Amino acid sequence: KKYNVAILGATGAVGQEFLNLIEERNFPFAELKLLASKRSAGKKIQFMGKEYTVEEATDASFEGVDIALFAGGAASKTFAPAAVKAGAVVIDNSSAFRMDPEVPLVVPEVNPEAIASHKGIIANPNCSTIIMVMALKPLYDVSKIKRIVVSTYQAVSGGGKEAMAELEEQVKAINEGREVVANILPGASLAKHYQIAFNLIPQIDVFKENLYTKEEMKMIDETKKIMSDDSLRITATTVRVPVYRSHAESVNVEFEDEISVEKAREVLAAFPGVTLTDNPDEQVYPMPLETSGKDDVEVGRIRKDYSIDNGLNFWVCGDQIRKGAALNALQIAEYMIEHDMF
Ligand SMILES: O=C(O)C/C=C/c1cccc(C(=O)O)c1C(=O)O
Repeated sequence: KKYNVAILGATGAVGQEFLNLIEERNFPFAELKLLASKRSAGKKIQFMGKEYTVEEATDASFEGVDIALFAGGAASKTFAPAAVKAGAVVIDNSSAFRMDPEVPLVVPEVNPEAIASHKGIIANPNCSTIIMVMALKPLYDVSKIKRIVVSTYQAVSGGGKEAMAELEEQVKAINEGREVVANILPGASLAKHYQIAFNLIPQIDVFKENLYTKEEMKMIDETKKIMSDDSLRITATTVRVPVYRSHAESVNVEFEDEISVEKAREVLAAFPGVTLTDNPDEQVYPMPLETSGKDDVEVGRIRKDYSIDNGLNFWVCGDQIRKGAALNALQIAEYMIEHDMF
């Protein structure tokens, strides 16, 4: 069976990755509609030997669509109701519906059982959350997690194509002795912008009343929902780093019972979508340059946290645009096809 697919936000980094993955994974599509804002409408995209014209998204765009892949951003809230009304299943990469109790928040390797309760919309978690829970799930299945402390090192790709271009331009300007300009990071709509080249910016998205950023609160709130455990104690610090495409995260976990490093390595290596990259004797550990463009998240630097009972530290890297966004969303659609849920 083939499915009529629409991609909303087809011209951005995540939209482009949807197209790469649909081709690479031979996703069974019949019709393909590329939708974007008025600004991008009319753009021609060559895909699998055919030329597609990007259309401006309207409520009517979703007639006859079976699967609507939303790349993210504000358009999701605008068009999700019309897409659902038209009978499409919306897999949304934005945060618009993630915490809605009626909307499953899904990483297919972690909580696929949540998909069945959807009422037309399935939410794709925040990229940093996806990458972290891919490592947490196999460990949680061995011993219940009590507390998580995570610090992230997030690629500029999370800020979109413009942020990637800004890093590239800043490095060139520095090498050529020109003025360094910052207009995008830590966020285009924020009042102040800072150089990211050779720098670290401890702000991703806006600050909330509790002095955490929205990105940090997403990791905290979304992880509890995905793991179905509101008793989880989590704190997060999310930082923008001068890396192009992969996020990296330092994770400290306190379990109810002790898990040995050997046991942790065993269950992580066996978990689908995770590659164990952990051999200190050979200086082997995950690095963003290595995980970019790959499907799996990579876990390493696994070691006991001797400062608490039943603690482990580990390091996880994953491609933010791939498993952090487009791949996870497409895998949700693939799971639904495999389990005849359309
Ligand atoms: O900046 C990053 O590394 C991740 C950014 C995610 C993001 C950026 C803009 C809007 C959203 C949003 O949909 O809220 C999101 C998200 O949480 O997926």
